Amino acid sequence: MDNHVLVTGGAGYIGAHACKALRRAGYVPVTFDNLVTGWQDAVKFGPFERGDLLDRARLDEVFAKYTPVAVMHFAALSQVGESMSQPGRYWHNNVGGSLNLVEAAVDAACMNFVFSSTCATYGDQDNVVLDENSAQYPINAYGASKRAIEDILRDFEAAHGLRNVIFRYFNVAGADPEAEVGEFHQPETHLIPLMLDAIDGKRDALTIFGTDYDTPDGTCIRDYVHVCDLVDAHVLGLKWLQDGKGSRVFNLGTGSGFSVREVIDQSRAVTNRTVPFKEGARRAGDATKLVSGSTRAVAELGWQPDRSNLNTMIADAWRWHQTGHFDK
Ligand SMILES: NC(=O)c1ccc[n+]([C@@H]2O[C@H](COP(=O)([O-])OP(=O)(O)OC[C@H]3O[C@@H](n4cnc5c(N)ncnc54)[C@H](O)[C@@H]3O)[C@@H](O)[C@H]2O)c1
Ligand SMILES: O=c1ccn([C@@H]2O[C@H](COP(=O)(O)OP(=O)(O)O[C@H]3O[C@H](CO)[C@H](O)[C@H](O)[C@H]3O)[C@@H](O)[C@H]2O)c(=O)[nH]1
Repeated sequence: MDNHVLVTGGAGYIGAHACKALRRAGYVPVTFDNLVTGWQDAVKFGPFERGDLLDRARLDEVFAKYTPVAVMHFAALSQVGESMSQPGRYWHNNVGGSLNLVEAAVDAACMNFVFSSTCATYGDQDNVVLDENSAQYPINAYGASKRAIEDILRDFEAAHGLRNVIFRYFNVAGADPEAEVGEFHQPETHLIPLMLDAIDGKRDALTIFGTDYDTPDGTCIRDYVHVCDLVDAHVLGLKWLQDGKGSRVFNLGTGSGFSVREVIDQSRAVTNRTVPFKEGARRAGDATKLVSGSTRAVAELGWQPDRSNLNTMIADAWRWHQTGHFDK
């Protein structure tokens, strides 16, 4: 077979959706994951190779076994709050692990690399339109680790010709509409799944982290993108590289921002249930407003984020929430 794609983090939320999209597009996704936050049950669309990015010998073994045409690199620790209290873990795992991975890819002559970066690399820039040329001033260790990996990729392209597509995600939400896979983080820190848990009594009331931000209703604003649209962009990014096009950075967001209170209101409308919530203090590391100001992915990749409206994202997340879960 010549169409294997090595998917690091394929047992996690976004990686599992990417595996489904890759399979549908005719690739064979090979999940490489140590299950630190992922789930073996989520690996449904191709082979599973358990391993840690920090284990270079294990990476070499897997590259040799499959000779993948590309790497899609999702594996990371990704909790903003935790990165503020345990920065060392983030630098070791995310940066150290990614460095091992790019070295292994180059040594295996696997020269197409698609990377999960984040709008957290932009930091908290009020009143600045965030496009791919915006300055990157991360305000938390998670964002800093992702910016460092972007730098590694630029150096490896210059020195070794490892071509890359870097996607800077805004807030990923929703689930596979067929509910084969979905969001299942333990512990969960993301707004929408926590809200759905509060709605059906699986946990206490949602706490709004800060109501004194400089926004119309005082709560933080985010740009939510449907996970299925997001992974479709990755397949387009892979084809971009396979077509011989050059390395490129793409924001993945819709350009529309919603406040925490607006997400609560929409969840009430979608589920037809009360959302129990209380107002609390700000969370360390949170930016006031993160909204994409770019249409590059639409213009250049032909990306069509059709499911990325708040109503569909919450409805798909709610369907998964009521039926799905994973085990190790
Ligand atoms: N969820 C979001 O809103 C969001 C936003 C921006 C960027 N991202 C990025 O997208 C990627 C995927 O996020 P997610 O929400 O699916 O997270 P997730 O925690 O569900 O998935 C990450 C996966 O990586 C694996 N992993 C972590 N470290 C590893 C290591 N050293 N070796 C092998 N496997 C390892 C975990 O076990 C897990 O399965 C991450 O890189 C994250 O930074 C996510
Ligand atoms: O219980 C909660 C959880 C979240 N929020 C708020 O809801 C918004 C969204 O929070 P999430 O935790 O769902 O998402 P983040 O914006 O913190 O994080 C996401 O975007 C980041 C970029 O800032 C990273 O990329 C990260 O991986 C990704 O999950 C934030 O204003 C947050 O303060 C609450 O009010 N209460």
